Amino acid sequence: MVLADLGRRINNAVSEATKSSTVTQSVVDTLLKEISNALMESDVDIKLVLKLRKKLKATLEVKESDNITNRKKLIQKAVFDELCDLIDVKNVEIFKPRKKQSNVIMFVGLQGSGKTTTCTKLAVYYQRRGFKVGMVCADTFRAGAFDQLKQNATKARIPYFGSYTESDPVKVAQEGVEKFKKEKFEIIIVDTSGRHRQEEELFKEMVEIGEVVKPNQTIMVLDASIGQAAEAQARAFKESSNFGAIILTKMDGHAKGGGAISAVASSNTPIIFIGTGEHINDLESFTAKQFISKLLGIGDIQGLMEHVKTLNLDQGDSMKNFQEGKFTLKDLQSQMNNILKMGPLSKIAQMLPGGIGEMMNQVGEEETSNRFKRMICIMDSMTKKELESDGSIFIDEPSRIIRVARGSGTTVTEVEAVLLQRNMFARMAQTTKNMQSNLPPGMADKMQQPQFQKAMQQMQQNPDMMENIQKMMGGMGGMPGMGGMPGMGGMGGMPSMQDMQKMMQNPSFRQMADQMRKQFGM
Ligand SMILES: Nc1nc2c(ncn2[C@@H]2O[C@H](COP(=O)(O)OP(=O)(O)OP(=O)(O)O)[C@@H](O)[C@H]2O)c(=O)[nH]1
Repeated sequence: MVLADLGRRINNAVSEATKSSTVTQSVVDTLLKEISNALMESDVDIKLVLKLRKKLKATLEVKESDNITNRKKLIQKAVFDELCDLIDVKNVEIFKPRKKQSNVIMFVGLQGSGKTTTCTKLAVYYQRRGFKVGMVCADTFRAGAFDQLKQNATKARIPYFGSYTESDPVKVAQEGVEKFKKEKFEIIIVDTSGRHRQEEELFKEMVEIGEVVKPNQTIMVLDASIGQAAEAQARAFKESSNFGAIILTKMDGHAKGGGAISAVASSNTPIIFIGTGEHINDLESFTAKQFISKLLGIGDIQGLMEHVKTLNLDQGDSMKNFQEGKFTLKDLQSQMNNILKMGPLSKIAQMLPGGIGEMMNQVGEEETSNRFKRMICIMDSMTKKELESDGSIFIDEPSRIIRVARGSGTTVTEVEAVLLQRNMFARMAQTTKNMQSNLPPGMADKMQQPQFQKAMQQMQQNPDMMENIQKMMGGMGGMPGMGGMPGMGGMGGMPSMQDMQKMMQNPSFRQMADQMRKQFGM
C-alpha cells in the first residue's frame, strides 16, 4: 500500500471509530485491527506493528466513566502519538553544519538507491541557505559515475571535483576534500561508490574513505521502495560506516515506505530528509510529527514556516507594504519570485491543511509553475513607474497593456490576470490592516512573542483542534495567503470580511480565542 493510501486508511479507521455515538471496546478493537492491517500492508515490520497495537490498546482501554467527547479526542491523539513514536528516534543528536567552517558530509548506500541525485539535492538545499557548497565524486568503480555527478552539479551550478584517470577512490576523496577545504568551502559533500550488493570490498572502501575525509556527518541513502530488505541493508552499512543519519529516497509514487521506516527503528538512526521525486527540489526535511501530520492530512504549517525561515528570501519592502495595507505590482513580482524559490509548489501546498495539496495536484505542478513564470515575465516587461503603481495606470492608458503583452510574449488577458492578482493581494493587505487595527491594544505585539508562536505550533499538532479549524476554513473562500493565483484553480481568493466574521462567530473559534485570551491575558 502506498503512503497516501496508508494515511487515508488510518484516517478512515479513526473517523469510523469516533463517528459512533458510543465508543465500546469492540469499536476500539476494530480500529486497532484496521490500523495494524494498513501498516502491515505498507511493509512495516510485524514486531513493530504488534508493539504499536499493544500500546494503543492500553491507552485506549474503555472505562464506563469516560466521557464520550474525551474518548474521541483520546483516540485521535493516541493514534497520532503512537504513529510518531514508530518513526521517532529519540536521544540522538542531529548534526547541524556551521557557517565559516568546513563541514564534510559523506554519503553511503547501494547503487541505484538515489545517492548521486540526493547528494545534488542536499547541495542545492544548503546552497539556498547561503552555504558555499562543493561536491566530490569518490566513485571510481562505476564507469560514468563522475559524468553523472558532473552533469547534476553543472545543472545545479555546484562546484565539483572528480577524476577520469585516478582509480583509487580514497585518493580522489582526499584530494577533493583538501582542495575544497583550502578554498574555504563550507559544505563538502562526498559521493561514494554503491555497487549492486552488500560486499566486503565496498564496506572496506567506505571505512578507508571515512578515515581520510573524516566526515562530520555520514548519511546513508536508503531506497524506500525496497520494502523489508531495507532493514538488512541499513544494518550492514551501520557496522561499516556507522552513519548518523538516513535519507529515504523514492517516497513518492508507489513507495510503501514501511520497510524503510522499520529499518530506521532497528538502526536507531534518524531520518533527516526524504526524497520525493527525481527533480533537484524534491527533498523534504523530515521530523516524525510533521511526517505523520502530513500522512494524516493534518497539514504541516510548522514545517512550512521552518522551510521559509531558512531560505534567503528577498522580502524587500513587500511585507512592510503589505502590513500597511498597500501592495504594488513590484511587491507582487518579488513575492512570486520568492514562491518559486521555495521549491515545488505542490510540495508547499501539501504542507497546508485542508487538502489544498490535493487540489493543487489536480492542476499540475508544471502548469502552475509555468503560469507563475509567465506572470513574472509580464512584470519584467513593465517600466519602473508601472511596477511601482497600484495598476490603475493601465486602466487610464490601456495601450500599456498591449505593449506589455507584446514585450513579454503573452496575451492581453494574461496581463489583465496579473493586474487582477495584484488587486486581490491589495484587498488582502487592506483586510489584514483592518483586522490589525481592530485588535485590542498590544495584541499585535503579543502575537509576535515566542510563547504565542509556540501555542500556535501546539495547536497545529492537536488533531482535534486542527479538524475544527479545517471545518471552519471549509466554509470560507479559501486559505489566506495562497488564494486566487491563476492556475491554482478552485483554491478561491482571500476570505472576505463576511467570511472572517462568520469564522469569528463559530463556537470552536470562540472557544479557541477564549483559551488564548486566558493564556496570554489578551
Ligand atoms: N522517484 C524518485 N526517483 C529518484 C529519487 N531519488 C533518486 N531517484 C532516481 O533513482 C535513480 C538512481 O539514482 P542515482 O542517483 O543515480 O543512484 P545512485 O545511488 O547514485 O547510483 P550509483 O551512482 O550507481 O551508485 C535515478 O533515476 C534517479 O533519478 C526520488 O526521491 N524519487
